[in-house]
Amino acid sequence: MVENERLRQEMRRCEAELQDLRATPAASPCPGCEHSQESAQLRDRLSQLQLEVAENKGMLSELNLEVQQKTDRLAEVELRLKDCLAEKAQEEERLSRRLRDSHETIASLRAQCPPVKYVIKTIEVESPKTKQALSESQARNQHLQEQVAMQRQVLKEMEQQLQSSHQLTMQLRAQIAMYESELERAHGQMLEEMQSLEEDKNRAIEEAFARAQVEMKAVHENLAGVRTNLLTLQPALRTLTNDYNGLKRQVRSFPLLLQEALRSVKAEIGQAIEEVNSNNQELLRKYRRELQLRKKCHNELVRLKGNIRVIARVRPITKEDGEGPEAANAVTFDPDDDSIIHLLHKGKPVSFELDKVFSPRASQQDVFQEVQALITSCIDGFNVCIFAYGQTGAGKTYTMEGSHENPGINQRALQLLFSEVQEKASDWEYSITVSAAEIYNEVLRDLLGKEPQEKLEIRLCPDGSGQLYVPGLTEFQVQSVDDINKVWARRSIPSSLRSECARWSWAPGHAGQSSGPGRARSI
Ligand SMILES: Nc1ncnc2c1ncn2[C@@H]1O[C@H](COP(=O)(O)OP(=O)(O)OP(=O)(O)O)[C@@H](O)[C@H]1O
Repeated sequence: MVENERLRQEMRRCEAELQDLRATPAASPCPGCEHSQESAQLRDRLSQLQLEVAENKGMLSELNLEVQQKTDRLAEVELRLKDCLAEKAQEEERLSRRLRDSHETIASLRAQCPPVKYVIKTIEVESPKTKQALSESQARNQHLQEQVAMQRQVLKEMEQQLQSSHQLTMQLRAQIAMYESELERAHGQMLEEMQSLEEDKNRAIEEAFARAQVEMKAVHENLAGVRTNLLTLQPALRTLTNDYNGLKRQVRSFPLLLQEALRSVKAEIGQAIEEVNSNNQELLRKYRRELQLRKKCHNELVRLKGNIRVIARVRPITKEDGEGPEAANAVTFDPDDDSIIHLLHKGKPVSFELDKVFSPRASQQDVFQEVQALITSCIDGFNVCIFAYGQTGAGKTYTMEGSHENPGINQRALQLLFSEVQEKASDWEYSITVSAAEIYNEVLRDLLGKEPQEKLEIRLCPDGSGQLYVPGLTEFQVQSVDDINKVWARRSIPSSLRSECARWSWAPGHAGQSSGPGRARSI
């Protein structure tokens, strides 16, 4: 019990220390730092230890309850034993009293009845008086004999009663002995149980105590580390506090500074806006002048190069052209003038002067470079049409469409168009639409429409601009070259139509170009 008390005191001390430790990390002056995390871990560990202590406490209280119950049961049994002993003492007292009474009664009876002596005398009755005395004596004798028999009977009964009392006493004694042995056994069992419970309790307390000690040691070590860290952190904290105070002062004066800065910034911004506005005005003026210049240049270009420019491209000789010098000399060029082409027509030389002549060595890029300026004109709002014309196998498809690896004018023009639009996207909004129409034998058809066989009409724009338009012509809004290619891929245009008479046209906000029927590729 003394040991238990000591362990309890030790436990209480541990708990008090745990409480102290729990209170200590809350005063951490540097939240969010590494030591705070360590403190938080320690706090967690402490709460775990507290949980364990609470569990052990629960176990201890359970054991105490059990011991209490056993003690109560023992007290009850002792009480019952005491009652039995008192009962037994009373019964013994009563029996001994009765025995004493019986002895006294017997003694008094013995004292009352002197031994009767029978004296037989032969008396001669001589007189009636004597006879009467004799009969009285006989009656008295008779009465005394009856009394003796009765007393004997009583004595016998008393003896029987005494015997039964003895037997009862023996039985009671045996019962008491049995009770006593049972009580002793219960007491022994109780003591054993109490001892084992005491041992269990002691063991649990010792284990909990040992665990708590180990944990406490670790906590102490950690706490020592934290304290050391706190000590080292204190100078840093002081510096931080100073900084914080400085910052607080700055923050207090910040609204004033901010207002001042805002005022000056507003003034600067106002000035900058004014400058930008004047710059914008200047730029707008320059732009308009530039636009005029560009138009003028275009007009000049058109004037110089002609509104309609004809360019010849001679493809390399193929098997179909035949072999030998005749095939090789069918077309010749002027090395000094790239606008002259010489042909042999029925054996006679014929010369043509065009805007430009490309030899078979000219690449797709060379050809495109020649018409590239027209794409810029198109973006600037001029209507432009490029188409290829020539006999079968002359190279129209090759020049206009080309291959995937080596694209022709169409794809290059579209790529240039979109890249130019992309460049100007910050200042301009462009809307590019694609439509395709075919004029064949004076009949106009929508190649991208749902009903390609439906006949359409060409009309003059009602705005008086002199532009032509085709009411009901299907248009697709596109954002990239891929979109245009997808439009072509999606539509069910007969390949013959697509290869013979496809026309693509675009302009910001305009659609619809036309050309005459024939073997042509146009854009
Ligand atoms: N400049 C060139 N360089 C190399 N090959 C060329 C050139 N021009 C045309 N060809 C080749 O000549 C052949 C005929 O060209 P293409 O199909 O473009 O003729 P086309 O005028 O479109 O014919 P058609 O009117 O019959 O469709 C093709 O195999 C093509 O690759």
